[in-house]
Amino acid sequence: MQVTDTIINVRNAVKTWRMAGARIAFVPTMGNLHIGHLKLVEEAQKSADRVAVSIFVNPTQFGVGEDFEAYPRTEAEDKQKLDDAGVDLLFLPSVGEMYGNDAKTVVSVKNLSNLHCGASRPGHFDGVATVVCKFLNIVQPDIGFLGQKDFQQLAVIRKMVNDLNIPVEIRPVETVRESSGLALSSRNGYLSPEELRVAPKLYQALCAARDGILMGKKGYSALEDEAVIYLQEAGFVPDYFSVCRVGDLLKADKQDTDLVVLAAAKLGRTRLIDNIRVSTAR
Ligand SMILES: Nc1ncnc2c1ncn2[C@@H]1O[C@H](COP(=O)(O)OP(=O)(O)OP(=O)(O)O)[C@@H](O)[C@H]1O
Ligand SMILES: CC(C)(CO)[C@@H](O)C(=O)[O-]
Ligand code: BAL
Repeated sequence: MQVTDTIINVRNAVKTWRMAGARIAFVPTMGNLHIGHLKLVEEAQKSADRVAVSIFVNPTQFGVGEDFEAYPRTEAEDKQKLDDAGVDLLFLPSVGEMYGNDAKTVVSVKNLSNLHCGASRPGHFDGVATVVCKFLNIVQPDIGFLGQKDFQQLAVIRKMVNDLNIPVEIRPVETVRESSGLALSSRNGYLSPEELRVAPKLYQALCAARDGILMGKKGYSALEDEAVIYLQEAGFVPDYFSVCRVGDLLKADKQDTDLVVLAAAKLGRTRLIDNIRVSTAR
């Protein structure tokens, strides 16, 4: 595996692959890799001849008081995992390499970026869209792989790619879970043993909401309220729990058939997110 921290080296590697006619896939990450990330790599390898991965804890997507400094950085272990997985190129840029010292341009996907996680983390999705746009311009992959665990992020990136005519196909990858149902996430590492016992209840609340939708007995806001109470009683501080339309992530009503239930909740100092898709089409 080639490892580099410079944009020029990435461009040169990609140019060589292109000249050989290779199809190129890209997987952006913030490191502290787990099996969820490796699933993205595996899917990328199935669809491309060459796979590039980035590890970059992007400061512009963290708000004041969030965990940018504390975010787990495990470079040596991550490199080993990616090498073992047969990744071709690892890009590990510094903040200076990505942003220089005078960056003035921000990519902002309006409306979508202010809902849900964007409402609690102002500016977060501008940081995500900007850095992903930059990575796509640096690597110029044929396909980019993103996890469905970060469902709103996936929607923001897809909208950006479409609106800005970026020539890349974005492929979603299903959420990898513990046997308890807990979605794998680097931030699970912040949880205490007691919190780890409670954390799967977030997914259980999503499953209960899905079952409630499919049974069709209650309105969506009643299901949302029940989930919030269930999570509070379990020890979470819920941020949002919302039955949405997949297309624009706005609140769903009974006519909508392609739904996603989105949730975020704090457990101690850890903010967890998860979601579940539901189709009510007959
Ligand atoms: N459990 C998972 N299953 C599938 N993909 C995942 C999973 N967790 C993260 N990903 C995807 O991996 C990519 C990189 O995510 P990131 O490095 O932020 O990991 P993370 O575990 O989500 O970290 P965090 O705890 O900060 O949210 C994203 O596209 C994300 O959706
Ligand atoms: C897409 C991403 C790598 C951008 O920094 C990050 O938000 C993540 O890891 O999900
Ligand atoms: N996986 C999402 C990145 C973030 O929370 O900043």
